[in-house]
Amino acid sequence: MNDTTQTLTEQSCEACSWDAPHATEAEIEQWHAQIPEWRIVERDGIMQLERSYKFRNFRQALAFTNSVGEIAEEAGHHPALLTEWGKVTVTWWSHEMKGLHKNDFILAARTDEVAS
Ligand SMILES: C[C@H](O)[C@H](O)[C@H]1CNC2=NC(N)=NC(=O)C2=N1
Repeated sequence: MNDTTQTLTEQSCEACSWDAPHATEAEIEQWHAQIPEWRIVERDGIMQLERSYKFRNFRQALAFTNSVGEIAEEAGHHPALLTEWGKVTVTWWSHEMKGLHKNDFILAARTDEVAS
């Protein structure tokens, strides 16, 4: 199946490289529509995907943090994670290419699966 029919979570990540193509505006619009709870932010000129999740306490926040860490390790693509009492903020972007790549949308979708 090509990527227009597969959902983001069904697709696999590509290896990160400095010269990988940045997601185009059209791609960002197409993929962001599948994960509308995520906000697109720009920090130091780098576009990023970010979402905060609420939990009942720190232990649950920590467990979620570790689960996201597992999917990151499995994919070889890693987020920034801010773990607080009752809240985790997850930020995805492609470090080497300093921007958004399809990998970031795939892993944001997988992050939502871990949270559910
Ligand atoms: C050597 C290692 O595979 C690379 O540094 C990977 C690790 N995880 C990564 N994660 C993210 N988000 N972006 C990268 O460019 C990246 N590169």
